[in-house]
Amino acid sequence: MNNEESVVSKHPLLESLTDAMPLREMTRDQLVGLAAETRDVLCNLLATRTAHFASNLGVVELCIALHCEFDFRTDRLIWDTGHQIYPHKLVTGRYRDFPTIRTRGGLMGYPNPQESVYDLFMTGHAGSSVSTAVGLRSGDVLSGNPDRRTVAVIGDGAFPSGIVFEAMNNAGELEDDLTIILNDNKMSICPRVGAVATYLDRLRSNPYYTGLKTEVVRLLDLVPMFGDPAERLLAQMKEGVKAGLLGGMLFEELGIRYVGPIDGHDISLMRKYLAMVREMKGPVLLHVVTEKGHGYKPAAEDPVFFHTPPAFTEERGKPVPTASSGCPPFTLHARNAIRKSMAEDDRVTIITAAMCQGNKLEPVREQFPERFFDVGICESHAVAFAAGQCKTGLRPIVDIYSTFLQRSYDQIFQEVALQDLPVVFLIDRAGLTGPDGPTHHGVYDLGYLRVFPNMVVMSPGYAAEVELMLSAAIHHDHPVAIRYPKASALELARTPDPIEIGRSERIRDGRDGTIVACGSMLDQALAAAESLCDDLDVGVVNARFIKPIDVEMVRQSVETGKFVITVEEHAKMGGFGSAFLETAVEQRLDTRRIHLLALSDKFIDHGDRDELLAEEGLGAEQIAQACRDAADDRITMTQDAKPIHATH
Ligand SMILES: Cc1ncc(C[n+]2csc(CCOP(=O)(O)OP(=O)(O)O)c2C)c(N)n1
Ligand SMILES: CC(=O)[C@@H](O)[C@H](O)COP(=O)(O)O
Ligand SMILES: [Mg+2]
Repeated sequence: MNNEESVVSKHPLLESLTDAMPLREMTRDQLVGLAAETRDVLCNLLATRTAHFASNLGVVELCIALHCEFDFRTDRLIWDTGHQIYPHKLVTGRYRDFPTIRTRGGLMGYPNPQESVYDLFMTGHAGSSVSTAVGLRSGDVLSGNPDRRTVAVIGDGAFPSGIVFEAMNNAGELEDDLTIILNDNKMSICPRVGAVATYLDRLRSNPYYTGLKTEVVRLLDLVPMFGDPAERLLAQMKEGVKAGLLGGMLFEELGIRYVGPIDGHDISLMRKYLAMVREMKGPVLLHVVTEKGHGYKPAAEDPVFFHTPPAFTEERGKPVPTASSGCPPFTLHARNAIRKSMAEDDRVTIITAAMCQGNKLEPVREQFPERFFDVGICESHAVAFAAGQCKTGLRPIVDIYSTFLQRSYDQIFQEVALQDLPVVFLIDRAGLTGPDGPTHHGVYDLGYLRVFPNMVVMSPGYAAEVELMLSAAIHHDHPVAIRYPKASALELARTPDPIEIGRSERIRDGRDGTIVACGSMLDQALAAAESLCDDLDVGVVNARFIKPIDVEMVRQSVETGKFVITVEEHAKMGGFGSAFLETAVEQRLDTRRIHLLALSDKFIDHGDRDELLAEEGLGAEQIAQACRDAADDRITMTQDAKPIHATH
């Protein structure tokens, strides 16, 4: 028996599912068995690769109960963010493909409409579920499909995002039927923060959850699931009264009925509540309490680590991460640089939008609690908040992933760039983020930042530059962005040139041509130049600045040697190569010598970062080949220019 067969035979219920319909016919014991199989699959997956774990363990029962009470082939289900989609994938007929999840060509780690009718939107960013659900409901009503139910499941971490309140504001007015399930596990990636979190804590401690629960269960037991609608309505009204008296006033005042909190690990209980809210008129919020990491003790005890743990195996009941190799990542160097800046200058503050763990900021939070601000999953607010701090003379650093910074575009424009305020943006995960895929690749930031007047945009090519760049940014009286990818930082045996705004660094001379590397691509550029040694003598420039670009470097690179190749881990449109070309045109240089290597104009799938880079022509080998081709082009061009051309 091969491995795959042995895994399959361990999960007979999951294996039997081609869609979620059979769940409706399963007994209580079978559903509990299905939950156990699902958890087993999740645990096995983590032995092979890093993946979202604790969030998925926490929603197993909720997912099963939902598929029992709705038919999401036609009803609408949106999992907010989408990182907790694994049980949903498993029960909707994707069990056999599940071992491929987050690998190139395999299942996505997020909802993907191309995989299944059960997935409606490809998502990975938090907070939009309620808005899309309100829109779906509105559309279904208008297009004559009022029988299709709509459900949004949103976590307590995502819930305080501004857009959720915009959606509830709208839903309360529209009064369309809609079920919002608030999955409250007391956690974002880190422990949740903010006043809404405190409010949810108060709701959890109300007697409806702690004391009266059994009475409510008894009441619900009396409600026939398919019985007399009048009787059901009466019970619903009682529910409404309870909710109004005992909690959820925030929602009730907005016109959204509040029900709960209820135990999110009790499938039967949830089915009853779901059956009830399904029939309620207008928007309803069902507050479900779950435990992040439920069913695997280490994950329940340390949900922060187990949000996206590295691959691990279990030894004597304890998870042991499989060893990782390579140099420390850019993120770590950035964190150390932040710490240093904060120690040296007490005007410096650090702002994160719920990514303390991903940005490795925990030691900063501990060392400087008064200057550390986790504002929750509220990126627009984070940037406007930084602008406010700036006006008072502080020097805030907004430490944020490239893809999530997109949420703050207007605040970068109006509150920061237009006011010319010295906010520093540390843009992490700027590049291909690997297995997270298209929702998380950070490949547009150069395009959306370099267009703003006043903005300086730079990118370190190697580890030692990170601290120097941050220091230069903090001492610059205008907005500055520093971008770096989710990757090991190259360690070069050289003392970096001092950082001068708008000045690049030549790392290697070469007569035949030049590779101008933007940020992280320096690694691949140097490897390419090295590999070409026998054929071509290629120089390498570390561009450092995307804006202002080093004009003299552009001129020199184009005028010496046969070709210039720019390389960047960013979309070609609007990126570094475009900036280089714009400058070359302005300088009236021979642009035929310039070749741009960058990401193509498509959404790039999930997969291993190196694998994706190579596919996009950005691996060392592909860059070397591009140099050879460019050198040949030059020869062809010269021949074409000769009279022989005229004979054709
Ligand atoms: C706009 C945006 N910002 C940040 C993130 C990163 N992120 C992904 S999941 C998550 C925590 C979400 O917490 P919650 O919604 O409560 O889900 P849980 O993991 O607790 O189930 C964060 C901060 C994101 N996906 N999207
Ligand atoms: C769902 C989500 O947005 C985060 O969990 C993200 O996947 C984290 O990415 P890193 O693993 O790169 O921190
Ligand atoms: Mg949560």
